[in-house]
Amino acid sequence: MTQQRATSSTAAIETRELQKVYRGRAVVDGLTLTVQPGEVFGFLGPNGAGKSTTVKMLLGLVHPSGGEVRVLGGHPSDPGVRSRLGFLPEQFRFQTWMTAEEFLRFHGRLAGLRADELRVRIPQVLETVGLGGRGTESLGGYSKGMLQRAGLAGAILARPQLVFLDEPTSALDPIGRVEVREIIEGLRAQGVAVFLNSHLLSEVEQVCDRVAFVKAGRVLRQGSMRELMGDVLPVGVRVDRLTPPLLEALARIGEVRHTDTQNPEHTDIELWVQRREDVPALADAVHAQGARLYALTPRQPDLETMFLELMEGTPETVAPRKEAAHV
Ligand SMILES: Nc1ncnc2c1ncn2[C@@H]1O[C@H](COP(=O)(O)OP(=O)(O)OP(=O)(O)O)[C@@H](O)[C@H]1O
Repeated sequence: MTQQRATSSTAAIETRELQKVYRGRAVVDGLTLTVQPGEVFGFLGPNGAGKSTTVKMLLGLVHPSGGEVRVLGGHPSDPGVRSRLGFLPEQFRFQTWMTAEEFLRFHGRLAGLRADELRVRIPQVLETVGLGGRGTESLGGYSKGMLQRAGLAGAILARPQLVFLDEPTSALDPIGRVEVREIIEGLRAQGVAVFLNSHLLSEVEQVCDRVAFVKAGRVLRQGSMRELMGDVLPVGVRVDRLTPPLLEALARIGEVRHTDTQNPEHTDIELWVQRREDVPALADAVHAQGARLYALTPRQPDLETMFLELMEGTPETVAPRKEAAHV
C-alpha cells in the first residue's frame, strides 16, 4: 500500500474515470490519463470537447461529478499542491494600471514568495519570456503578445512543478511562438510537467512528448507521436490518368484518401499505406495498369491529419445521462 502511494505520487497528473456532469450531460465522461514529471502533454480536441472543464478540475476550480484526480501526488484543492502549479489561462485578465513588475510581485506574494526572492526572480522571468527591460511599463500599454508573455511569466514565476498552458501562443507572432516553444523545452529539461492546450497542431507536434485527443468528454486516443502515427504513411501519387482498374489496384495496397482530377494533364491521388515497402508496390501497380507515373511522394504523417481523421470518425455529441451526486 505504502509502495503504491509512493509510486502514484510521482505522477504529475493522474485521473481515473474523471467525470463532470452539467445539466444532465456529461461534458467530461470517464477521462483517464497520466502525465509524468518532465513530460509535455498535449490535450487536443474540437471546441466544446471538455478541455477547459478538465483543466478546471485539475486545478481544483471545478468539483468533479465522479472519478478520481491526483495532481503532484495530492488533491488539487490542497494549498500545498496549488502552490506548485502554474497556470496561463487563455483569457487572461490584467490589471492594466499595474506595471509588469507590480503584477508579478502581486502574483509572487500570493504564491508565497518572499520579497527578496522576488527581487531576483522577477527580472529572470521577464528575461525568459522576452520582456527584459520592459518590466516598469504599465500593462495598459502592452500589446496582446506582450500581455501573453507577461501571463506566461506569471505562470512560471514561482518555479512550479506542473504548468497548465491554455493556447499560450494565440497572440504571438512566429518568432514569439518559437520562443515559447523554447521556454516549454526549458521547463521540460528542469523536470517540470507541462499540460498544453492548443489548436495549433503543428506546434503541439513539435513540442509534445505525448498527446490525448478528446471529443465529447472522452479520450479517443492517447500516446506518443510515434505510437499515434507509427502505423500511417501518407503518400502522394501523380499519374497521367486514373482508370477504375488502377484505382482498385491502388486501394488494394493502401487507403485512398483523396483524388484530384482538376488538372487535365494529370491526376493526384493521396493514399495512406502502412509500410515503407508499400511505396514501390504503388509504382508497380501504376505500371501494371499501363499508366505513367509522374510523382511518388511519401510524406511525414502529421498530427493534423490524425486529428481530422479521428474527429470525422466519431459522433459530435454525447447522450444525456443521469446527473451524478456532486454537480
Ligand atoms: N459551467 C457550465 N455550465 C454548463 N455547461 C458548461 C459549463 N462549463 C462548460 N459547459 C459545457 O461543457 C462543454 C465543454 O466545455 P469546455 O469549455 O470544457 O470545452 P473546451 O473543449 O474547452 O472548448 P473550447 O475549445 O471551445 O475552449 C460545452 O458544451 C459547454 O457548453
